[in-house]
Formats: sequence, structure tokens, C-alpha cells
Amino acid sequence: MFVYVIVAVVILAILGFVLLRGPKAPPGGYESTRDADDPAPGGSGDSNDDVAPTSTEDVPAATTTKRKVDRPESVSSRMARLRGRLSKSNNLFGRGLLALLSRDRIDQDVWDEIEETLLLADLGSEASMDLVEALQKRVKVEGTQDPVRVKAMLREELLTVVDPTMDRSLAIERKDLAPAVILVVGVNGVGKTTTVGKLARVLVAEDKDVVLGAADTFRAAAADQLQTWGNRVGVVTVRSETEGADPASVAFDAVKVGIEAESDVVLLDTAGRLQNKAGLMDQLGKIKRVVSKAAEVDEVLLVIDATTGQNGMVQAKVFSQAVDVTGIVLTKLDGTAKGGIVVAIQRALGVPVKLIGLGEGPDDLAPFDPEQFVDALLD
Ligand SMILES: Nc1nc2c(ncn2[C@@H]2O[C@H](COP(=O)(O)OP(=O)(O)OP(=O)(O)O)[C@@H](O)[C@H]2O)c(=O)[nH]1
Repeated sequence: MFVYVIVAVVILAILGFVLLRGPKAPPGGYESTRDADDPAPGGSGDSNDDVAPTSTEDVPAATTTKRKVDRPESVSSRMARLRGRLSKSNNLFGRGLLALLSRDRIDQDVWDEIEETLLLADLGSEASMDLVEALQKRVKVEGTQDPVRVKAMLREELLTVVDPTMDRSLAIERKDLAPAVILVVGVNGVGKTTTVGKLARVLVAEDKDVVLGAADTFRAAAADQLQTWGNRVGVVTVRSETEGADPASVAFDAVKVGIEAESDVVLLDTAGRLQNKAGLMDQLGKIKRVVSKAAEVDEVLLVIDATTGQNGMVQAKVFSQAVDVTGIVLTKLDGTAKGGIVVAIQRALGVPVKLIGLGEGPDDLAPFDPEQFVDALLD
């Protein structure tokens, strides 16, 4: 009898210990998210072990969460759905142009109206003038009023100003045994966190292993919002529990976790900042510098709200001076007929629009494709 009591006490003690201990990171670090077909591990982050962020005191305790929940929409179905949405919001502009061009007589007044329509769509004055001049020349040379021919010419000229030659691919491949690192920046409320969340879903749908870094440390709610996106597709979110923690340190931690877990991509969300706050703009440079001690930053995506018009242009210029922007994400294109901003920003910065946001839904993010964009305008 006494033996049974002893055994029962020992079992209860062990159970109690295990339950009270709760889930902890494994001794070897964070759980690897690599697939069987991923390159063999080895040495990736080891050479960086001696590299610490600017101050070791300001490294916050990173917490991580990983849960499998959602299955993101497949790439083909997402693209088909978003194509429809793009034409719904933007083809008013295209149809306006076609209506003008199919008038019986295209005189100077008509050309002026065409230019005005292009300006109203935020194409910018230089691109609007170039496009009108090119069309004017072609209509004159060909002497045609055939609507099918005129539409074809307009399509070609629009495509030229949107510039199909720019490289719009995203750096999402591991290199030198480190994950691709994507830093997402922009002013307040443009859709940075939403974009990081949506992009994580796109990458998960493409079988990439992703880590999210909540380098927006101004508001705890921002990190919560990011973590919610991460949880939905089962990716790790690295964050700090301390409000106002150094965002560079959180970003560094996230990249370290990505290196240890041998992830493909680390997506870093940053706090919204006004372009006229010099200190905050400098902070972006610091985040990039500190992260670079662990792994190269492959992309700096500047998120711009398409509905903000010329103000978006000002932001784009200042951000690109503070940190080398490699691509633009144009959000809220679903809510505006001012898609011409694509052209204006690309011209001003020489940086391609790589992604477009077409709604608040989790799968409302698409790669920017010039041909599809122009077709959506004219259909
Ligand atoms: N219609 C539409 N809404 C969008 C799109 N992208 C983001 N939003 C909405 O824009 C609002 C702001 O998005 P957030 O992702 O919180 O913006 P943020 O830039 O991270 O904001 P801060 O962290 O405050 O700077 C949210 O209500 C989003 O749902 C889009 O493509 N279309």
C-alpha cells in the first residue's frame, strides 16, 4: 500500500512540474521551419555570433508564437479575383480616355482633355505630356479614327509610360545561408502592417518559411496586430514586450531568429513616421545598419497609399533619401481611380512598383504587372 502511495506522489509531482513549466523554446533555439527539400543547414548565422546590436542592453526579450491555422488563397485564384477588382476601380479613367479618342474629330481641345484626364489620374505632368505627344504623333501619322486601332495605340503608349522593362521581382530567396530580409517602411496608416501580413500569406502559399519582426515598438497594439497576421498562417513573430523598445534591436533579433530557424524570408514591419521628422527618418537608417550586422537587407519596400496623390510623391522622395528604397507597394488602389500614381512615383524615384494592395482582405495583395494593369484600365 505504502509503495502505491509513493508511486502516486511521484507521478503527481512529475505531472505538476511539466504543466507548470509551460511551453519553452527548445534548448537548441527556435524550432526550425525548414522543409526536407531545403538546403542543408550549416554555419549560416554562426559567423555572426560575435556581432551584437549597437548596445546589448537594448536587446529586448523576444517572444515568439507559431501556430498553423489558415491556408492562404492559391496564387491563381487570388490573381484572377484581384484583376477584376483592379479594372472595377480604375477603368473609369481608361474608358474616359477611350471616349475622348473615339470622337469624330480629335482637335486640340480633345488632346487637352486627354491630358487633363491623365493629370487627374495622378500620372504626373511629365508622363502625361509624353503620352499625349506620342499618341498625337501616331494618330497623325496613321490618320486613323478606327476605335480598335486607337485603343491599341493607347494601350501601347500607356504601357510605355508604366515601363514593363523594370525588374519587379522580390528578393525572397535565401542567400549565403541567410534568409532574405525585407524591411517595410512608410508614413502612418498607409498599410505597412497589413502589407507585411498579406505578404507573409503570399510567401507561405509559395512554401516559403517566414519570420515576422515587429520593429514597430511605439504601440503594443501594432505588434499584436502583426502577431495576429503571423498566427493566422502559422509563422513566427518576433516582438518586444517593452513598449518603446529599440526597433533596431527587435529587427536584429528577428533576423537572428530567421538565421537560426534557417528561414527563407524575414519580414520587418516598422512604425509609421512622417517624412518631416528627421530623427525618425534617421532611425530607419539605424535599423538597416544594425540588421546588416546579422544579414544583408535585400529589399526596402516603401508603402504608399494610392489615394494620397501628390503627397505620396513627397513621401517617396524623402524616404528614398533616408534609406535605399528598392520597391514600392501601392496600397488602397481599390479605393481610387488615380492609378496613374504608379507612373509618377516610378519616374520620380526610378524605383519600380512591385506590389499593389487592392482591399482590406487578407489575400488582397498582388504583384504589380504592367500589362495586366494597363489592360484593366482599358477593359
Ligand atoms: N481598401 C484598402 N485598405 C487597406 C489596404 N491596405 C491596408 N488597408 C487598410 O489601411 C488601414 C491601415 O493599415 P495598417 O496596416 O494598420 O497601416 P500601418 O501603415 O501599419 O499603420 P501605422 O502602424 O499606424 O503606421 C487598415 O484599416 C487596413 O485594413 C488596401 O490595399 N486597400
